[in-house]
Amino acid sequence: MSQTLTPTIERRLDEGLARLELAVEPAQRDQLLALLALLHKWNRAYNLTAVRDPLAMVSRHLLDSAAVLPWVRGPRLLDVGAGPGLPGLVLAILAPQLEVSLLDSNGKKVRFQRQAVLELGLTNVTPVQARVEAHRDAPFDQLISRAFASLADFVTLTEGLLAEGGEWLAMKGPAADEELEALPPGVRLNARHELAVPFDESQRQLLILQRYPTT
Ligand SMILES: C[S@@+](CC[C@H](N)C(=O)[O-])C[C@H]1O[C@@H](n2cnc3c(N)ncnc32)[C@H](O)[C@@H]1O
Repeated sequence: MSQTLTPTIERRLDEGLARLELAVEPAQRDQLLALLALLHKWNRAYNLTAVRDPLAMVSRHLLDSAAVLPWVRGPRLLDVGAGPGLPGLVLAILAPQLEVSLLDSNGKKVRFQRQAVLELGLTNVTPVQARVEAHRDAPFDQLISRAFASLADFVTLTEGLLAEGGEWLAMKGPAADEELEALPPGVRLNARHELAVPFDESQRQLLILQRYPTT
């Protein structure tokens, strides 16, 4: 077991998952802890995230990502601008039935994603190094992003990657109203969910966007 993982960190993860009412198997808990240890280890050299303290990573990364699980149905999910695999890796661990692609243009981040997939033994994750505007793939049922771009850019850059009837899931802070006003025609807000992220005081929300017919 990694030196990163103290009993305090493990307790915080357990309590956080319980507060989110997520039933997690011991093997999935081990994978979440292994991801945390790997993030902490690689962060020193690769600068993957500004959050340096592993205890803070539990809420800011693991629990924040896990909080959107009730709205993730996949089965094909693309995490756009996934960085070190957030939220995509956490969702892939918690919902093994998902087929998750992690997209990022940054080589170091995708190298980390590949290492995490290998070390955690994940068979439902595909890391991809590409700029989203150049990426072509079969359509995805859901596209998710956290801290990637404005809503308008997220939607415009990924329009061709979303299946008919699919959804954009945007994880945002409290101030998204102006961004919603700038949505392109033919796309609307379908649902907004406040996210109660354990041990995190900041306001978080999930915005679910869909296409609608304009004629
Ligand atoms: C602020 S980070 C967020 C990472 C992760 N989603 C998180 O919440 O920790 C934004 C990521 O988007 C990636 N990115 C920015 N523009 C991109 C583009 N056009 N195509 C693919 N990835 C892009 C960056 O390399 C970076 O890793």
